[in-house]
Amino acid sequence: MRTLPGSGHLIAPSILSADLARLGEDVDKVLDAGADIIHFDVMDNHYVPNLTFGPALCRALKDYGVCAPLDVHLMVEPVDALVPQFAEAGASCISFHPETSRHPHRTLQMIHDCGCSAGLVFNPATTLDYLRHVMDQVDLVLIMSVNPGFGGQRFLPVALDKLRTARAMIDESGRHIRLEVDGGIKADNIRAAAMAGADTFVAGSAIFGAQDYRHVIDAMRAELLPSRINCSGR
Ligand SMILES: O=C(CO)[C@@H](O)[C@H](O)COP(=O)(O)O
Repeated sequence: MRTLPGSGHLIAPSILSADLARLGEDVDKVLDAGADIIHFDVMDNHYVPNLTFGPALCRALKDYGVCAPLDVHLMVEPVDALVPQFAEAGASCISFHPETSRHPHRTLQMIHDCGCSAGLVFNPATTLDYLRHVMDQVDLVLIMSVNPGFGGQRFLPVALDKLRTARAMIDESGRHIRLEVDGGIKADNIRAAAMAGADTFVAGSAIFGAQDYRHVIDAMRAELLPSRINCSGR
């Protein structure tokens, strides 16, 4: 099965804010600057009010030579038909919002059957109750710290409580499940997200909007040093 790196903090630049006219080069550049995985936002102008990328672009990045894991975040409804297409196109992890599937358990199973890791995504107003019923099927939990649809929005502090709750649920399950946060993440709030339990950090505008990607990623990693994070229970 294709997986995300197993341990440590992961920085996941979102290509939503990349230079789309030179995407392959920009992805190489951000990986050279120290990014761990690439976050790939798929929007359908139906579930969210924006339209982005399909499986062909995912395949194009792989064909271009991108070896880093592709972390595909589906913001589409209905979701099932796209799962095999993104798996075929080279996705490592495929995440979706539970309310976009009639049968989230079946969709998670389908993602695994396609050879990918599976993630479940929670909007600021989506209950984590879904998670209780599919904990054994999930490899990643993604907490949205903005409403999905656009890059460059402000981090919603309400996400911190949700991260703490999700972290407690994951720890209680005893399974290795990544806890990702996405939306408005910058060097000045990444530590708060980590202290609330996140271990995987999506950042679009903060990284791709900077002149020097390495400088931003290094600044984020400096905030994630164990000496800076004092989170009981982690
Ligand atoms: O999924 C989304 C938005 O829906 C995110 O992945 C954004 O692309 C993150 O961008 P920034 O908030 O970091 O600019």
